[in-house]
Amino acid sequence: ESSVAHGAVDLSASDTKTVKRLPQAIIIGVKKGGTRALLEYLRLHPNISAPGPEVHFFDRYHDRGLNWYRGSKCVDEVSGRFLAVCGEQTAAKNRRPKSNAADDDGEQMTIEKTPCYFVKREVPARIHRMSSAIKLIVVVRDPSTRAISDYTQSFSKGRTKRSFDEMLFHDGKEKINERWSAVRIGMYAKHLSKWLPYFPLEQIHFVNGEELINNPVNEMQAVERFLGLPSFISDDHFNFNATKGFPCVKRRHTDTDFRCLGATKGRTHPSLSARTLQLLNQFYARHNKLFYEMTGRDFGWPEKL
Ligand SMILES: Nc1ncnc2c1ncn2[C@@H]1O[C@H](COP(=O)(O)OS(=O)(=O)O)[C@@H](OP(=O)(O)O)[C@H]1O
Repeated sequence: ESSVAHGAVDLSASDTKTVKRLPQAIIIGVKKGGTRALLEYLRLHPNISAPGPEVHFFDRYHDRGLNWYRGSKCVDEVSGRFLAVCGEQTAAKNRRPKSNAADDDGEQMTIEKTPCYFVKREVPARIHRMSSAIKLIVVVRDPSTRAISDYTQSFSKGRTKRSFDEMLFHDGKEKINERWSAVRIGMYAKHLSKWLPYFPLEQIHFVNGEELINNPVNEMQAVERFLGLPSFISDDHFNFNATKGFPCVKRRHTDTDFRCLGATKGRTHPSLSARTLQLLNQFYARHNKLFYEMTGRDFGWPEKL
């Protein structure tokens, strides 16, 4: 309670019988960065409780109020129907054994992920109004790859029939369409600048999306430290599946199989011309540089494929 800033909502307001709480951390982005993988990896942790579906409280359902958010139902991404309760502490406790961490007796942390929050102007102020002490997590990934991933999703959902190049360039010329959302979302510095008036950088943790694929344990240990969780996630939880091309996870050590994310994660990307990739990388170079300066971290994009 003492950490709740003046004017903010008390995140631990629920009494011991009430199991639903507002989140203490939110994965706010970025779309196609690897947010599902991060959430599923975090759910391995016995101290984490998180709704599976995206909640969209701070963009779509804000007018329903915090009680809806606290106790609320989650919304199915596809049908828009309400699903199971969000943030139920006991669910995670019952599902898994507690960790052996001595100094943290199974304190549950509720988190949610809604990747579009990062790029929505109205969201930082709204989250800040709920809690100025909340921890924010952003999975970032080479914005060129992210754009291709975003396009691949739109194409596979039938939202566009046009090619990547047709979407990317204006009038068949080599001028990049900055207003195309697949391009705009990757201008990380621009979006981050909307959050910094509300939250200090120390409260925002950036997960390296490439490393989350190549070295998930390292990335997850950094997330555990950021969230103040006892160390739990280890090599034993992961297995790189060569067919899928991504890490798959073992939920309990008694499980015999490693489970991979579904078919909508890890789609085959279209192959683009070297020229298109070069122009895309050139376009992002200054945005990336600015982002590295703002965060004090060089993510090394464009990623070496
Ligand atoms: N373990 C594992 N399995 C499958 N996919 C993985 C994994 N880890 C990271 N990724 C990458 O996550 C990309 C999808 O990102 P998001 O989950 O953030 O997408 S979404 O915004 O929620 O739609 C997804 O993008 P695509 O490859 O374009 O499908 C993956 O590259």
